[in-house]
Amino acid sequence: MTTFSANLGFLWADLPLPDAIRAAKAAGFDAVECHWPYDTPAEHVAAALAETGLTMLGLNTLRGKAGENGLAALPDREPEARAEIDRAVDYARRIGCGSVHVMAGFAEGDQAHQTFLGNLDYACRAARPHGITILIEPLNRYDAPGYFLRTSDQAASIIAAIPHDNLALMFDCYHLQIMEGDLSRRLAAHREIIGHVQIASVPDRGTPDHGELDYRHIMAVLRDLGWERPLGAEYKPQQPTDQTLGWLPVLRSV
Ligand SMILES: O=C(O)C(=O)[C@@H](O)CO
Ligand SMILES: [Mg+2]
Repeated sequence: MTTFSANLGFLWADLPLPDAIRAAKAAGFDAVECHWPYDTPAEHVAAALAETGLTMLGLNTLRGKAGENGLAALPDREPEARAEIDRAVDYARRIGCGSVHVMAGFAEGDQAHQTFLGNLDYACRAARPHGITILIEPLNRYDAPGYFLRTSDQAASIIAAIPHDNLALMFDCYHLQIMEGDLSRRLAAHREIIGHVQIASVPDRGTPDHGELDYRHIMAVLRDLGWERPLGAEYKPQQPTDQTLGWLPVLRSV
């Protein structure tokens, strides 16, 4: 049976994070993940996770100044990028969270590529003692124009260049359908380096039961590939989240 993680960056985003965790539990999710939890003391999050029995699967590094979308590929910003990596790994460690998405930022060119490699090497070393995986995620050109990481092949070549086994691809079906399509073959081609899968409808980033992607098919592909971890529901609810969950029992029963 496919299981699902509620992305609390979008779902129940109006609630304090501990209450969002409780809401996800009450709605029947199997796990949670978030974007930027740092305004909430880690012990409050850890307590809500312990109370509900849910695991926080992932969180992001902070994006930087207003208008920025991560720092890790920005030349000459290594001290800040690495401080954010340290902050994220420490927070993840304190709440028992297994992965940290290191956000690349708006950049291009070889210097950005080299900077990203250096910062990812640093992140993998910082995360390893805590059993934490570092994730990198291609984002689509419409939501994040100018973002350094755009395709699954680019992510794969970066992962291949880093000599650590705790670096993986966040395969967000929403972004990669927009950028590349051909998702069944993309999932198979990159199966070995995928660390997490996220879902939402395309193109409107709504509930995963409509739009140009049929997630019943994607779920069958993932099952055939031996994928058994929760899929991250990272969609933007157009109504209060509790009123948008009709898709959950439907996809769960597939
Ligand atoms: O936008 C997404 O997709 C994410 O997963 C975020 O964590 C990064 O913006
Ligand atoms: Mg995503």
